[in-house]
Amino acid sequence: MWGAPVSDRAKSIMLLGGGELGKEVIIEAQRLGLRTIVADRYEHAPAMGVAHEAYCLDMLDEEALRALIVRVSPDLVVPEIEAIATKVLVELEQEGFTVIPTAKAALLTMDREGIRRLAAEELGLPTAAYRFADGLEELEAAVAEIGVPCVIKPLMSSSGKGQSVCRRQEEAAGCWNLALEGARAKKMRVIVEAFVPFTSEITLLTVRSSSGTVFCPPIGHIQQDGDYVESWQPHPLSEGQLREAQSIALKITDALGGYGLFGVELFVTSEGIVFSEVSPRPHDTGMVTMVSQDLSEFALHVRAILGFPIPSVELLTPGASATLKAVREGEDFLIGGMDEALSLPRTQIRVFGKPLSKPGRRMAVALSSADDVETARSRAKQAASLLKVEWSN
Ligand SMILES: Nc1ncnc2c1ncn2[C@@H]1O[C@H](COP(=O)(O)OP(=O)(O)OP(=O)(O)O)[C@@H](O)[C@H]1O
Ligand SMILES: NCC(=O)N[C@@H]1O[C@H](COP(=O)([O-])[O-])[C@@H](O)[C@H]1O
Ligand SMILES: [Mg+2]
Repeated sequence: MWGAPVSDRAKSIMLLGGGELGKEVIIEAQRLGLRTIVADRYEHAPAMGVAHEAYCLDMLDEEALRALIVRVSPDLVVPEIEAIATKVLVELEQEGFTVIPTAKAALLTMDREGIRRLAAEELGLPTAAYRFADGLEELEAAVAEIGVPCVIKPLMSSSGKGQSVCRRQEEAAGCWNLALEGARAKKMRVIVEAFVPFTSEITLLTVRSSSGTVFCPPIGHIQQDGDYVESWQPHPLSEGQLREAQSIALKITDALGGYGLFGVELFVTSEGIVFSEVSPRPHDTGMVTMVSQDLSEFALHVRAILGFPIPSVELLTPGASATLKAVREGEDFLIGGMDEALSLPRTQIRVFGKPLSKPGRRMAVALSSADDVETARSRAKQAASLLKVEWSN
């Protein structure tokens, strides 16, 4: 039970991070009459445009983050990105704040080391072989131990930033420099992972709610340079593969705890399912659920974190998503090609409304459905290819 969004009896959620995923979370929260607050590192972040209140701050600044959360005092603190001063969230949780799904989940998934050690060393889940390195010398030793090809990633980064594949021992120095450029944190430590020869990769959206855990049908996806470009649902798996995937997802999400939706990233290999990582929040590849499911991943997240039951999730139709990325930096761009893209059947577009384009930055997504996944994929890809970030000069 709660009152009007601006009343004293309102229920409020505060998102830490206000990108394209947060924007949809806010819209779903608005639909249930919540008071919505967004914080992010820059002004006019997508979710800010649809929220009641917005704040701009460096979310890695412990003091600033603590002061803001205490001042706003929301009913639910909902991390939307990894790069947050999670130590503050742990303290605030102890002081009585509710952090979604839990402060521990935010802390462990903030850097790749926390979640990897939990998954591989505590839970015994299958993962790629890995090492950590704090400098170039350690990195070279780690690459020699793991062997090539291997994947090198800053501990704190997302959407593939700073990530590279090292194919020869001599490439290690170049990979270190790339990681330095892409890392969001000042402290630099990387993970070196053996390259997993997967046949496909999936996201298993897993929802923990007051009525238990439910799984969405698997989402298949394709990544380029560590960032997703295309996703589709359902992705076909054998009964055995699905059981294995769900068992891994259940173990990791039970260990993180709390209510909410998780994106469990898994590699499908000829030897079995391999755990990659998990987001304790909606996942970029899950944007497809806006057209394919009765409840999108955003609706599911909001419903779960409010403590409501989720007895089932229904796939209404096969669906697909494909992204539009910018190639240039600047504010003076136009998103074009919408007429053409929207001429395709069963196709929608979400333009995120980011105020600044940057090379590789995701600016919009095309969503299509069809009677089969292949048709949905080709429609979404075609729609995305018709969209353009245009410049007048
Ligand atoms: N060990 C690996 N072997 C093979 N491919 C890998 C490996 N690690 C990462 N990749 C590829 O790079 C992609 C991105 O990796 P990862 O999910 O770890 O990065 P990320 O920056 O956290 O991305 P996001 O934030 O989008 O989830 C994976 O989806 C996969 O395609
Ligand atoms: N893979 C994680 C992911 O997709 N996160 C989404 O991207 C935003 C950051 O985008 P930006 O870097 O363009 O500001 C985040 O706020 C979140 O919505
Ligand atoms: Mg990932």
